[in-house]
Amino acid sequence: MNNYVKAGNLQVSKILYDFINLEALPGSGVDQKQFWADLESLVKDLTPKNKELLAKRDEIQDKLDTWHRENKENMEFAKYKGFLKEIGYLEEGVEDFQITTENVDSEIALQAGPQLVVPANNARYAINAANARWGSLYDALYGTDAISDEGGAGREGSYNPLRGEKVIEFAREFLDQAAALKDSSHKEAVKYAIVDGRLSVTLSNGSTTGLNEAEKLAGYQGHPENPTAVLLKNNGLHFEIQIDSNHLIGKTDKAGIKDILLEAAITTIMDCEDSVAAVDAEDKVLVYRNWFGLMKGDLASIFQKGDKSITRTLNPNRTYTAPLGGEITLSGRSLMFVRNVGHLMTNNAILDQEGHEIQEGILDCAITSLLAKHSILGNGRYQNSEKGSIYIVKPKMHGSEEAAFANQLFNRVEDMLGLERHTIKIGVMDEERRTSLNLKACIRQVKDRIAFINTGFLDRTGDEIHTSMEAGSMVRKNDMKSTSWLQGYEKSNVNIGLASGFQGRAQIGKGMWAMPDRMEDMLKQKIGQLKAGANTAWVPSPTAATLHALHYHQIDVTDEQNKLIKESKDLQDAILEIPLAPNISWSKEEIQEELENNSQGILGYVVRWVEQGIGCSKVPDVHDIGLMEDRATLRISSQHLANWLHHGICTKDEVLDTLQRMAKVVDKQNAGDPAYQPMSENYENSVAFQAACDLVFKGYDQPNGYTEPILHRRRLEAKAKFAVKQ
Ligand SMILES: CC(=O)SCCNC(=O)CCNC(=O)[C@H](O)C(C)(C)COP(=O)(O)OP(=O)(O)OC[C@H]1O[C@@H](n2cnc3c(N)ncnc32)[C@H](O)[C@@H]1OP(=O)(O)O
Ligand SMILES: O=CC(=O)O
Ligand SMILES: [Mg+2]
Repeated sequence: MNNYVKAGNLQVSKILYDFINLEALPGSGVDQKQFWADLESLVKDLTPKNKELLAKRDEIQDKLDTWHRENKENMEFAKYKGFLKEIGYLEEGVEDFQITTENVDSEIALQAGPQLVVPANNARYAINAANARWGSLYDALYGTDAISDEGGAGREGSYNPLRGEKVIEFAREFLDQAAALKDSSHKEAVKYAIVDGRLSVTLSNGSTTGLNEAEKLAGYQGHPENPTAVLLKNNGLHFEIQIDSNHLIGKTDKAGIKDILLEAAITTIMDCEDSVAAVDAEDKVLVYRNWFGLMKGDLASIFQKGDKSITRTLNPNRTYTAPLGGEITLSGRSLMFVRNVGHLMTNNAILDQEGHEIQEGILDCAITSLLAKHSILGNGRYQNSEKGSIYIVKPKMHGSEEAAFANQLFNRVEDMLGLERHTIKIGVMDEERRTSLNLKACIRQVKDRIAFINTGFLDRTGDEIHTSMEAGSMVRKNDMKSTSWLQGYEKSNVNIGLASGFQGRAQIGKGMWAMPDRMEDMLKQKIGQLKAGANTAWVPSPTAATLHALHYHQIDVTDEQNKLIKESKDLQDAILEIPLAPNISWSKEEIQEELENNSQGILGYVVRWVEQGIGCSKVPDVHDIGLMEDRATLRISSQHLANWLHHGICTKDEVLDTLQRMAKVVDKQNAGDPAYQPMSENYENSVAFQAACDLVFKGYDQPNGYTEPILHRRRLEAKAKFAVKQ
């Protein structure tokens, strides 16, 4: 239970109050009394507008539902579009403009590369993510299906030399691609040295050669004649050939190479939103304290791995000798964004004058910015942004009025924290239909502080289903990928970003690879996001970041973007195409498969969220492929089931029966977890099972199909139940 303290007219949970007063404010240059007074004014001034924006979302949804009910039988596209304009869903056109964001770090403005996302409440993972700026290519290849098991090259056992050979071959091919040698191949290299500021490579036939493009040599470590590391740079990304002929792997390699270290997660999003379960002050303080540690550079995590106790801290910078002498330093850590929650939720960490929970998005912005200010002031071991900026990702905004509101919030927070205007940069998630359709207008509202747009296609798919719930039955979940709206949306996002001058100033990002164990497939497919013009794209793990980095060596995204600038066209009509199943001809088996797949994903995710407070999980689907599940994927699955129920594709009994059977499957999958409470022992009594039922059976009524209200309520219930049991 929260224990509240008065701060002016606010009631602040004691745990948060103490954290702010004793840890966050000291050294920030912000006076304690003033801070609480300013926070109270911020809440008082901005809450009415926030609520009004939420009410507008509901009004629009009601109008859409009514329109579809009335026009379902003969839907005319021109009439539909006219109606959307009339209700302000499609906003007025916007004159061309260019974004003017200043002080954007080169990792965002100039370097194309992977973007890692990590739940901010998990210190062990969050530190790992920050350190994933650099990743071992050998480990990423050896440890995943990126290298096939064929020919006796399996992963079992301690070290399989056959697999090792395959890894080395792959890595040599990478070197040939990213730093080609004149008239030869790295496969022939037996020695690397630095001679007169250039790379000199001795080949197996005794001759020497150098790089095709000498300027790709960026530095080295060790003695120039016998370097321990050779630093190269291609398409703006660094990588290191690490040499040690005494090392277990190095001694099997004719040039003594023990690894290739890749610059990988150039940027990382520390997520306070869809991958975390934070429902009260205790949870929020954990999230905030980790972010604070990351900003000051002193976050540490001590944990047991196998029989080893590990203390994980942030990596230092990397130093090298420049080719012609002198020292160069590269950051050892990813540049960090923090994802705040959207405009929807409230949190009981602080209550306002009337005793109402305050808007969580307002709280997040004020606190995460205050904590990041310490990094700007140089209060810690490392500085996150060389340019003195704070990077906040704002999710789930609907249309330009909501973007304007975020801008107003950021202005106010800058003022209360004594930060210069536009210190706080914004990353706008393009993940709601009303934002995709009015993206240019949204960007214009934040044009002086925008640092990224990103197609969050998972939430966006959930919103697609919910928005047009009354229009009819949606295609199967896996068929969404090939729908017109999704392709139009992805292209339009890039077009609008490029037309608004994002090149050289801000990221145009693309969405998550949600199959963390399918690295072979990722290597084949995720390159498509670069070809589509994205200079960053989301990955779920450091290993995926390392492998995805290979794509940026193969493709110069600026060239791709330059081609796209010329082809740009208006895709609004494609985005408006509703993904309705053209004719309902699914077999009973197909329907059942869809129900089972959705139910398994929902239950596998929700049970850990509600009962263990884990906001992101790898959950096996019906084909036993581990899928990254977060609140956005939950939104899709629950809305999809709600849509099929609403249109009679399945009955409530069928869905309930499926949920119950899948609960048994999920219980089995979790049997090894001592903290796990089986759902199937008593469905009525299982808070997680009931939460899953609510998400589906009350899915139609959830605001924009969001899962947060039900998850928060049920998590609070489970916490209370657990506390009583104890
Ligand atoms: C739609 C959206 O909003 S997407 C954005 C939200 N999604 C995310 O943030 C996804 C982040 N990813 C994750 O949380 C995890 O990778 C999961 C839940 C998908 C899988 O986690 P697990 O089942 O624990 O993965 P697995 O066992 O394969 O790997 C664990 C190891 O990888 C590391 N790891 C996994 N994911 C991450 C990550 N995102 N960042 C840093 N390290 C990570 C862990 O630190 C751990 O290594 P350690 O033992 O040395 O600490
Ligand atoms: O936040 C990302 C998404 O796909 O949703
Ligand atoms: Mg999202």
